Amino acid sequence: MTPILECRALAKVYSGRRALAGINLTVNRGRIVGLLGPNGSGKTTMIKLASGLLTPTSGEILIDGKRPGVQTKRQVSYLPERTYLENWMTVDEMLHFFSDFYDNFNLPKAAEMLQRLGIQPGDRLKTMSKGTKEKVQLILVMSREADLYLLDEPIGGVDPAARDYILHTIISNYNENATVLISTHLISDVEPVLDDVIFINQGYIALTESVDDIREQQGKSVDALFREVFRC
Ligand SMILES: Nc1ncnc2c1ncn2[C@@H]1O[C@H](COP(=O)(O)OP(=O)(O)OP(=O)(O)O)[C@@H](O)[C@H]1O
Repeated sequence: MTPILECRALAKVYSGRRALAGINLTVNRGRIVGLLGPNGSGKTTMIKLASGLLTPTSGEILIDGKRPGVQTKRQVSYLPERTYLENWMTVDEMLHFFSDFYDNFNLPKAAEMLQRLGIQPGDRLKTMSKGTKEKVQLILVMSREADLYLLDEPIGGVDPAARDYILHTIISNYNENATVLISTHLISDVEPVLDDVIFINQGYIALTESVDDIREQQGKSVDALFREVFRC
């Protein structure tokens, strides 16, 4: 089966600064994958390339065997690092915006998850706390029936008690053939839901491994391994 995401000698250079240095990578279907690396290692760049917001300087990135474009936009659901939703919008308006924009948006599922978190249809984005805004956006993005979810720092502002709920209920509550790629610095929080990890450093892939193999073969948590590999 064609992998959901593949990078072949993928490089990205921003006006002389190399962000990705010709990486080769395969991400399979049905996995929750942590994209982990220090600041400036190339995580956001890779996610933007996969979502089609950026184009490679050389090499290629393929979604289900295709270059990012009109066809793959339907298959990919992307949560950017910074919001693109308008502050004046209410929850109800955002739900209808997504529903109009994406034919694979599951409105009843999104409405139910929002209700369970006590977020009301009339609440406006601008009156919400940072963590609540993140919850709303994550629910919207995860409520599309996509093949690949790209989540760039999805829970940085969410309090620790809500993080577990979000990880287990929202992120794990998706179509089991879909893949979720999560970029985060909150490694110990996300570790329980991850199947695989990709360590990235200065534009190079430092490691790709399943979480089970790291635990069994190295006898460590992903968080401990990350601290060891990237110690300053
Ligand atoms: N628009 C840009 N113009 C120039 N350089 C950029 C641009 N965006 C990113 N970079 C550089 O590319 C490199 C990779 O950045 P990127 O944002 O992909 O890293 P990251 O791993 O997501 O970092 P963080 O964990 O801090 O969010 C960094 O050196 C960064 O300074």
